[in-house]
Amino acid sequence: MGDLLGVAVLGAGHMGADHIRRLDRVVSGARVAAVADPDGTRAKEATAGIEGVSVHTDVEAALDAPGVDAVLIASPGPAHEDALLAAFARRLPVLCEKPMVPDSTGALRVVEAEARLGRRLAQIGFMRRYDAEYRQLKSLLDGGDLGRPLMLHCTHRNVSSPPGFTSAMLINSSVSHEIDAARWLLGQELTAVTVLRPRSSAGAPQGLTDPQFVLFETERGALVDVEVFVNCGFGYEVRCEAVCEQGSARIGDTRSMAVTRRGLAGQEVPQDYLVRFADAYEREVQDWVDATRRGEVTGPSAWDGYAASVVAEAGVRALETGARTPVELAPRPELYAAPTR
Ligand SMILES: NC(=O)C1=CN([C@@H]2O[C@H](COP(=O)(O)OP(=O)(O)OC[C@H]3O[C@@H](n4cnc5c(N)ncnc54)[C@H](O)[C@@H]3O)[C@@H](O)[C@H]2O)C=CC1
Ligand SMILES: O=C1[C@@H](O)[C@H](O)[C@@H](O)[C@H](O)[C@H]1O
Repeated sequence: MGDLLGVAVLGAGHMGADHIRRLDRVVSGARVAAVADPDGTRAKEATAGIEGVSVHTDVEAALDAPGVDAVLIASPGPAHEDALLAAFARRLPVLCEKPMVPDSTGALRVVEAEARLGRRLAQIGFMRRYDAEYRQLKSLLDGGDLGRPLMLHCTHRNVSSPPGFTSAMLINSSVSHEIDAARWLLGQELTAVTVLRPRSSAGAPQGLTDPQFVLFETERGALVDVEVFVNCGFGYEVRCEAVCEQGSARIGDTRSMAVTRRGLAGQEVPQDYLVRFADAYEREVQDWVDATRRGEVTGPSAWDGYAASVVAEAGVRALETGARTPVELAPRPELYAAPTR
C-alpha cells in the first residue's frame, strides 16, 4: 500500500458514482485506483478529473490493476457474489453494498469462503449503523434505561422506485436495511416473517405490490413492523420507534430548519437516501478506510449480510404465499459474533 489506500470501485451507477466522489473528495486516506463498469461511458463520467485512475469494463482487470489495495462493490446485487469471491481470492478487503448477495445460497457460499480464509475481509454496506440517530438509539437501548424492547415500529418510504424494481425488491433491497437495523438494535435474530398487502397505490408502476406491511418476530419475543412504500411521491422518510417496558424512543423525524411563513410552518423533507444518509455513508466509508489501513475489518460482517438475505428470502416467500414464514439460518461459523445484548 502507498500512502493512500488504493480502492477499486466496481459499478459506477448511482451508488458507485457517489462512492467514487466520496473516496476522491471527502474521506481521507484513500484514492480511487481503478473503476470497472460494463458500461464504460458511465465509468469514464464518474472518474472525470480523477488522476491516476484506470477505467475498465471487466471486473477482474480492475482488481488486478496497479495500486489496488481494496475493493468497493457497488454493482447490482446479483453481481456481488462473483465480485466478493474474486476479491477474496486476491485477499483484498472489501466494502460491499447491500444486499450482500440477494439469494441466501449464494450468500452462504460467501460466508463459507471467508470462513475458510480464517479471517474477515468483507464489510457489508448497511450504512444505517453509521447514522447518528440510529447510533443514539442503539446506545439508549444498550444502556437498558428504557427496559427491555418490546416492539420496533419502522417506516421506509421512497419518492419513487427505479425502473425494473420488483415487488420482491421492496423486501430484499429496501427492507433489507430494517432487517439489519433490527438485528443490530435488538441484538437478536429474526425468526419469522409475515407480509400483508394493503391496496397498491395508484402512484406505483402497474403490477408492483406497493406499499407492503412486513411483520418480523424475534428470538426473544419482540415484534418489528415495517411499512415499506417505495412510490409514495412525497419524500424519503425513514423512521424507527422503539417501544420498551419503561419508555419509548423515536428517530427519523425531520431534523432540518423549521420555517414559518404565510400562516404555515414547515420543514424540508429529503427526497432520497443520498441526502438523508449522506453523513452515514461518509462515516461508513471513512471507518472502512481507517480500519483497512490498520489491517482490521470492522462493521457489519458477511454473516450479517447472509442473515439479512435469509430473512429477506423468507419475506419474499411470505409475500407470495400470504403465510407466516419461519426463518432458518445455517450454523454460524466461529469467525462471526452472535448478536449481543
Ligand atoms: N446503501 C444504500 O442506501 C444503497 C445501496 N444501493 C446498492 O448499491 C448497489 C448499486 O445500486 P445502484 O447504484 O442504485 O444501481 P445502478 O443501476 O444505478 O448502478 C449499477 C451499475 O453497476 C454496473 N454493473 C452491472 N453489472 C456489473 C458488474 N458485474 N460489475 C460491475 N458493474 C456492473 C451497471 O452498468 C451500473 O452502472 C446495489 O447493490 C444497491 O442495492 C443502492 C442505493 C442505496
Ligand atoms: O438501499 C437503498 C435502495 O437500494 C433501496 O431501493 C431503497 O429503498 C433504500 O431506501 C435505499 O437506502
